[in-house]
Amino acid sequence: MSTSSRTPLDHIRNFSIVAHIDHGKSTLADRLIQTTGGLAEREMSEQVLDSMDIERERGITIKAQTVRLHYKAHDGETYILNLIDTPGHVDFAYEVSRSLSACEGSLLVVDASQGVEAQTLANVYQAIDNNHELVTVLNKIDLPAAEPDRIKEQIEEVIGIDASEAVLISAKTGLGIPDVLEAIVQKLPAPKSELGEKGPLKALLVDSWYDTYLGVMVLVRIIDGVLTKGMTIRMMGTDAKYQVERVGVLTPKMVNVDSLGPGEIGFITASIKEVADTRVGDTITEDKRPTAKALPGFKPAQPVVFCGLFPVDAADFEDLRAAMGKLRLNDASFSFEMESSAALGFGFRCGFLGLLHLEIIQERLEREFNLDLIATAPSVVYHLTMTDGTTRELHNPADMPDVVKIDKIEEPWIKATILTPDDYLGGILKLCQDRRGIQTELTYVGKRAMLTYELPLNEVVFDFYDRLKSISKGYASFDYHLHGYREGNLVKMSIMVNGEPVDALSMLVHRSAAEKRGRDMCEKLKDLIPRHMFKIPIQAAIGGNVIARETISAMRKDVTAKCYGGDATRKRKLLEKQKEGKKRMRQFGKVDIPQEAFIAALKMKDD
Ligand SMILES: Nc1nc2c(ncn2[C@@H]2O[C@H](COP(=O)(O)OP(=O)(O)OP(=O)(O)O)[C@@H](O)[C@H]2O)c(=O)[nH]1
Repeated sequence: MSTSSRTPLDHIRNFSIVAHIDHGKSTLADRLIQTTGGLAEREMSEQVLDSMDIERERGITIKAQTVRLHYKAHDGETYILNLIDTPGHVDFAYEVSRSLSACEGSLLVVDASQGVEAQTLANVYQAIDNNHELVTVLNKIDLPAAEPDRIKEQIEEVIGIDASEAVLISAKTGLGIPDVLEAIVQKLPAPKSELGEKGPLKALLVDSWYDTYLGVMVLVRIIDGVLTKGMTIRMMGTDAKYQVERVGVLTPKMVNVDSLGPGEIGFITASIKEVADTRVGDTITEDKRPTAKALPGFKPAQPVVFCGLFPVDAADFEDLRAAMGKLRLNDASFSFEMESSAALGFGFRCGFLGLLHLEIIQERLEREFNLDLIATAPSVVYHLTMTDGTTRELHNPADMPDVVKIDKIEEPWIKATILTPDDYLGGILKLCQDRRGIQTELTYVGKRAMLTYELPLNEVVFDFYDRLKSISKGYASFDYHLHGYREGNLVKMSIMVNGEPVDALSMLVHRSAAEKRGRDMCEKLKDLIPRHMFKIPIQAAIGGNVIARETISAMRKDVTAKCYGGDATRKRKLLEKQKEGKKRMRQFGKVDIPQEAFIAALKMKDD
């Protein structure tokens, strides 16, 4: 495709799709690609979808959803529609906001049988913050449970936007898709460029990913000027220079072009070694004729949650390192560094953008790389002010300095939005209250309650989300964003098994909750750790003070033969291990603790 005659700005529309999970964003995107591709070149559509399937198998669908579509509108003109995909989850809020700032409008997709959910709200407000015009789309109207009129009212009431002209569609059957395309052209604004093609290059780094064949690919949105092949560019945030090797667009197949001009979205490659060298939100300019001012709002992604990941089998350490390196190739926001733990041996301290991010990485390591892992309690990043006035960040409770040297500890707080059917409100209020939450709002959306709470992230990282889902039988939806740091009365609680501290179980807790948490933990460990040939005391302590204690009594001789894990029968244990494969056990001093004990011990009780 040639770009020698540049598409005028008023024939371009850049948009994203905002929706709650499962409301049909991917299905709609596929339909838009299929409909427009199919119209232009019939036989190409199959290939397009095929190439996407391969990408899907490789697990890079996210990137493939950023596409350039050609659409012939009712006015007879052909428009370029650039669909920019946004990550669907709150953990990636900053990436979402950058993607949104690369476009002028959004399709707000709401499931016509479900209505507005917590993520709908969070995402739509972000779009509004980015000055987006919105086209409201009610999806799944093929479902008997669809109530488009009621949902329209709900959207007007809850979000406060006009939904009278909402487009009714079924992404599944294809119904209404042409109306969506027409609405994009009619209702969403064209991009603007102050300095136009002649200005110095100013482009937004929207996203980057690693392609096996092409290396690091960078998705850009041109604001001013022209980005051409062979040009030497500069990343203003990192001050790194690169020569552009390839310029292209995704249709969703990669198509090379000579250049990209104002308002356009495309990708470049430039011998960039790692995704980590590219920062989402950075400004790209031409090295020899730079733009006067970088785009506002650039900030590198900051890990919010940390946890230690250790191989169950110490021999897997190098494999774990290699696997993490591979994942990081495509995910610059995941960080890891080597850590050694007295109890768990060698492993890595890892940083994540949030809980879901942590779960995704952990699951991928276990599933795709076939690793057995022990994860320590997730910890948030605390800000410590020392008595000498210096400040430092604490990522690992095990590294907590001596309390007499600490002046104050600050912890991150979040602002959470929860939408729930009325029936479960009581249970959810109690959950939030138990987790030190401060209620800021309670309103009704039809029969559903909308709650906003301020909560310490420390209380959410354990199993808040699981608890919320179980209390509401899966009906409540939840969304959050970071809301700053506040001082807290926090103490480090250590757990000792048979007199040995188990560093992987130490945690910072609020003083008011310490005793209960300590007691729960000891009780749980008592049930989870198998009996040994001797008595095992389990203690929770703050500093030198034991705040809770349980004892596992010694096992009686006659049952030894049936029991797993007695230390007197090492040889047999080894044989068993070989026979049954890797048992997830860890030895602490003389005591074996099964891995399930770690996970289970970290889940809290709320009753
Ligand atoms: N009946 C019906 N089902 C639909 C329609 N659109 C999507 N679905 C189904 O709804 C489910 C979720 O659709 P997706 O497109 O994966 O939703 P999404 O919002 O992209 O979800 P994530 O990718 O998980 O964020 C899938 O099982 C789809 O087949 C529709 O118009 N009608």
